Amino acid sequence: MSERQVRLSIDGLHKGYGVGAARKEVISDLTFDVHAGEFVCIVGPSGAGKTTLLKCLTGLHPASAGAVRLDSKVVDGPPRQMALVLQEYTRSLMPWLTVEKNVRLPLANLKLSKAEREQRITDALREVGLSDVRTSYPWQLSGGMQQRVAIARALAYRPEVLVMDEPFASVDAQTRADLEDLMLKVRQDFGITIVLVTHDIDEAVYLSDRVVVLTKGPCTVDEIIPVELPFPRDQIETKSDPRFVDLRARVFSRIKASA
Ligand SMILES: Nc1ncnc2c1ncn2[C@@H]1O[C@H](COP(=O)(O)OP(=O)(O)OP(=O)(O)O)[C@@H](O)[C@H]1O
Repeated sequence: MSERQVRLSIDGLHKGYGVGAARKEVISDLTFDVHAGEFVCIVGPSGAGKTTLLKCLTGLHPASAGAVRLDSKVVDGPPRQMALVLQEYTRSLMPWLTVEKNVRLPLANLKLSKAEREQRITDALREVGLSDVRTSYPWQLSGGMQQRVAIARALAYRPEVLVMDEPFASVDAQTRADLEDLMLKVRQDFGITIVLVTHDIDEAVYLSDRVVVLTKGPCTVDEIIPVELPFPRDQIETKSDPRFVDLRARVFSRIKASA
């Protein structure tokens, strides 16, 4: 993994909503880099501006000042090389389409042969462990399985950067742990860069190469904490490692201090 190559750079980013007296600054002079193949989790106090930051990263919202760059190119609209997975899978999947048709949907925008398109769908569904439910509808699946469909759809697009906003907040604890392990496997298998926003400090430390802690709004970077825990990680072993416990306490105290 070429860890030092910068894939995504957030440089002096400012973002506000509204105009005049009603204007509200949400992000203030925020700067950090994400390296190619890195897994970065973003945490911060509630309402800090995390979702707003992801919208700027993915080109859904323009920056008020500063810039987001993907491979040195300014992001001024949703880049082809990025995919986004949201918390609310029930709203992002099309209930009237089967699993495979949901995964196929974004591929319509790419110039692919039929064989390549079908191969991508097969590979993505295999990666997330859903090969045997291709012809099911999302509403026939559990919440965790539906989120796997959303992840497969993003993977079939073959993004360089996968951006995830609270992706596991709506599932039970065991499913959440399984999905966390799935994301570590996806990063290893595909070598993609992953930026994930979470409220769950254990999740942030468990998944990350580095945790970016934001201050309360208008947010900026409070601290970037490297997570030097070995891979492969394990839900029981890693989370009982004294270094994990120290890191969790450090992240928690930073969020508490700035809330
Ligand atoms: N489209 C919008 N127009 C105006 N204000 C907005 C808009 N989107 C978000 N905000 C405001 O920006 C601030 C930050 O919101 P944002 O959702 O980015 O924070 P967050 O850290 O993701 O929140 P949470 O921790 O609750 O998920 C909030 O005060 C919110 O009300």
